[in-house]
Amino acid sequence: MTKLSVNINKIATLRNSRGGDLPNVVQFAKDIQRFGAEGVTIHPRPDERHIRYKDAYDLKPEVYTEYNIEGNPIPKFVDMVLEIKPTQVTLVPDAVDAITSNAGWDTITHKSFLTEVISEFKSNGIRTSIFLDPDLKQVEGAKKTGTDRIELYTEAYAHQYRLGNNDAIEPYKKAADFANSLQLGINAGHDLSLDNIKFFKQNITGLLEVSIGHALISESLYLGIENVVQIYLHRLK
Ligand SMILES: CC(=O)[C@@H](O)[C@H](O)COP(=O)(O)O
Ligand SMILES: NCC(=O)COP(=O)(O)O
Repeated sequence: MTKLSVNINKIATLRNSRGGDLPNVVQFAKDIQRFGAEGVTIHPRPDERHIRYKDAYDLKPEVYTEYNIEGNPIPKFVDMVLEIKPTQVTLVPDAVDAITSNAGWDTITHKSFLTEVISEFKSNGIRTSIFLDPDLKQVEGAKKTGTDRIELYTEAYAHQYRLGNNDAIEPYKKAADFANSLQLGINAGHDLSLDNIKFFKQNITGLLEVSIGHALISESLYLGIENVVQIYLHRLK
């Protein structure tokens, strides 16, 4: 079964745009779970451009599905995650000024750092996942860090699929099959959408979770949030 985790960064973007508390991020997280979401994902960035560190704490008591906090494991982020103890932490090698996540980890170069930080999260009962390009060497390197899961970075797939190049799924199929052989859990995310999710799901064996935000919130402007969640859940069956 593939769980749908809704990334609510864009709700915080809208809230921050007027300096008030509308839409309320915590209320949205409660409602999105009521509509069927099987997880809530946030990505508090150091500049707090959307999700603020306070949001991460405020959400903890209200997320009764799976709570996934994503981010670059800088000391402030690590300390916050250890205090909150979400279901899962997803480590992303984002530069501070990145407009969005744009690369997976180099698990070979950063093996010792990742191994140490992953061990700390796991010893605190937090499931770990690391953001990864669909590269077999990086998958092998991820296994050596002790992470529970990898998150396949799906921007390249989404871009090529939009152009009609279905072959873009091939590296992801190979990476997933290899991850499965190493008993690594498989998540996926970035630019997944109603258009590309079914083909991705059909081709990836053992897909445990997708985290979707930008497209899902954008699609909801036309189709309604409850309806969109239900369509994603149907296409993930
Ligand atoms: C790791 C990942 O793909 C998502 O967290 C994505 O980066 C969303 O971040 P923004 O909402 O800041 O674009
Ligand atoms: N990990 C991916 C995520 O949380 C959402 O990415 P996107 O759907 O906003 O591109």
